[in-house]
Amino acid sequence: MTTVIETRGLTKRYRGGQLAVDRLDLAVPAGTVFGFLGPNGSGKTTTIRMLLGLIEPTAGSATLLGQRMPRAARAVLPEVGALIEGPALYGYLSGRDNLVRYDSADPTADPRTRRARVATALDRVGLTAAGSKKAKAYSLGMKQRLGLAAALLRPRRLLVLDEPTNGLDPQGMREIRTLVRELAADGTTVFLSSHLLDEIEQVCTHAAVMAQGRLITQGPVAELAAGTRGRLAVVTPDPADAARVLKELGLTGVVVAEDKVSADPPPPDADPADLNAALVRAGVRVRAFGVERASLEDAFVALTGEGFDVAG
Ligand SMILES: Nc1ncnc2c1ncn2[C@@H]1O[C@H](COP(=O)(O)OP(=O)(O)OP(=O)(O)O)[C@@H](O)[C@H]1O
Repeated sequence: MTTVIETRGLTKRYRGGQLAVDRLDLAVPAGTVFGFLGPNGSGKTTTIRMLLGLIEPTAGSATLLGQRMPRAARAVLPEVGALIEGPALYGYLSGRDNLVRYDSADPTADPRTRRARVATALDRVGLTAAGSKKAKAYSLGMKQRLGLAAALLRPRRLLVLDEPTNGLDPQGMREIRTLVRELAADGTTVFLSSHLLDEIEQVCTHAAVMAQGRLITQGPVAELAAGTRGRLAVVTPDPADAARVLKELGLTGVVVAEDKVSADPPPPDADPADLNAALVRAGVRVRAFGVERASLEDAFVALTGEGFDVAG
């Protein structure tokens, strides 16, 4: 399997002294939708800037499509579509004319086929009907889609998207996610950063998890959570009693939601059968009892010992 992004010991310390990325070893296999997950401030944008050759690493190396960055930027970047920190658009131009501008800025783009390329890109992101509208009249979601269209004006082997759904409403988020899946189905490798765990679980085949500039884990999404115990869940007509007993048994994070009581994963030495027996002994009527499948969030908490929403 070839890797389209590879970093070794990649490190960035900003001038003020902030260590934003700390000895990162990342390997993104070709053909994946690769989620780059981490709370705000964990170093995702800094990493992406180094990958694209926009800033120099303090130490370590980054290769993109097999070539060293930033040295190979001129050769490699034409094959990489990027959307970082919202697209730069001319508000007074229509969406279509914004794309014409982008296309004209590409010296390798044939002007004779420009109109057709722009039309195809607009169509790809579902903006054909809104193509003549001024960009300043676009919603945030439409602006993101126009940015994606710009990244798709020529065939790309890799798309790098920094928080593509940030600030979008649920409908806008769904549209971008659907688009990402379609692009991946066409064979483009997509590397997308996000601070949303469920987004990564929904669209990504693989993920790397960052916290405070360091890589916590990476691999297929299905495997990341596999080594982690899930939450304990009890369905009962006596939820208040069940919650009390679970707390007395030393379980943490006890949450009651109607007839379901859940708790943080029990410690490895606690046999779920004993917990169930203790509930029944205390007179709690148990309808269902089990350990749920671990989510990526459970894995993150287990790996870092922290909640996911920590700021770096
Ligand atoms: N230009 C800069 N100069 C100094 N420090 C910076 C600079 N850019 C980012 N940082 C710091 O580096 C750390 C990592 O920031 P970065 O933007 O890479 O994280 P992130 O994971 O992309 O977060 P977010 O999702 O909030 O963008 C943060 O502590 C941030 O304050």
